[in-house]
Amino acid sequence: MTQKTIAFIGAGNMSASIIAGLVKNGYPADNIIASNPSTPKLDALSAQHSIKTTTDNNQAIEQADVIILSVKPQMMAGMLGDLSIDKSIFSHKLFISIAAGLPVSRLEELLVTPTAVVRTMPNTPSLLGLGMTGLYASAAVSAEQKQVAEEIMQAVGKTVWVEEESGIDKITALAGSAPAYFFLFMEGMESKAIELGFSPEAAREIVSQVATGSTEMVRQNDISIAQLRTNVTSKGGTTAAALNSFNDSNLTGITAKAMDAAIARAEEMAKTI
Ligand SMILES: NC(=O)C1=CN([C@@H]2O[C@H](COP(=O)(O)OP(=O)(O)OC[C@H]3O[C@@H](n4cnc5c(N)ncnc54)[C@H](O)[C@@H]3O)[C@@H](O)[C@H]2O)C=CC1
Ligand SMILES: O=C(O)[C@@H]1CCC=N1
Repeated sequence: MTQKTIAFIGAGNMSASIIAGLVKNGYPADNIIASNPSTPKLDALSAQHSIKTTTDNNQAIEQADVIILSVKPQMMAGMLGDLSIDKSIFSHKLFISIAAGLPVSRLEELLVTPTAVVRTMPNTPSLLGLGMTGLYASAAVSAEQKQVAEEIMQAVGKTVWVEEESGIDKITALAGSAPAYFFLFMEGMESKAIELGFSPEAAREIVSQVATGSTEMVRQNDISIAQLRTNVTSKGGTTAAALNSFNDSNLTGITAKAMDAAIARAEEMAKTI
């Protein structure tokens, strides 16, 4: 794998997840630098992973071959506008954006110099090496740069390239935002378990074990997810009663509607940032 120096601009949740995944996968900590305006997050990253840190984005970008733009989408224009380094050096570097809803064309405009930009959409399970990242490269990105971006994201999980940039918004709904859907469902089960009299610890443990077991059954079998569900569901039994209740509330429709809302929000953000 590439041993390029990677700078994370913005040391928040998603950067912390990718950094942890990279270091866990053996990426040299000396080749990772994180930049953030305040120090507590930097101190935690440096203590946990022995990476380099700075509060100066210019310094981080100057040192790096690959720059991962990890600030909130609404902060990107301000952050890039505040840079005081000579932007002509950007043409020798690879920029990877993880920002939701921010089109490559807007990033290119903000970077001023013609620059290779790969737009990606990772998710927080990257922390455990279980990430799922969508990638999109504009025409300006070389095959070698595509490989570098892919290798970095593959160090923290699985990757999928999308041909059209709109595919990134779809991956956002399907993977970037999706851990939160599962957490919401698990939270619902956890609170019901507590209401039923289980201790908070037991409720968490049970929900976690059921989720892990169910996920592993999907991963370790070629059986369709629908068939796995059917295998649990005895005719006239308890599961059927629960699933009928979900179906009465149109859970499948609710899920599709929620994913459409995520895509619509990404498209809306693209118009305003
Ligand atoms: N959290 C998630 O699950 C995912 C987030 N993303 C994207 O990742 C990006 C970051 O999101 P999070 O990590 O969740 O946000 P966050 O708020 O945890 O992290 C953003 C960090 O940027 C820092 N920051 C603000 N202004 C800055 C500046 N001028 N220079 C350098 N750093 C600055 C903040 O202090 C903060 O530490 C967003 O663009 C989001 O769309 C993408 C996929 C998943
Ligand atoms: O909620 C968001 O906008 C970001 C993008 C995907 C996950 N978090």
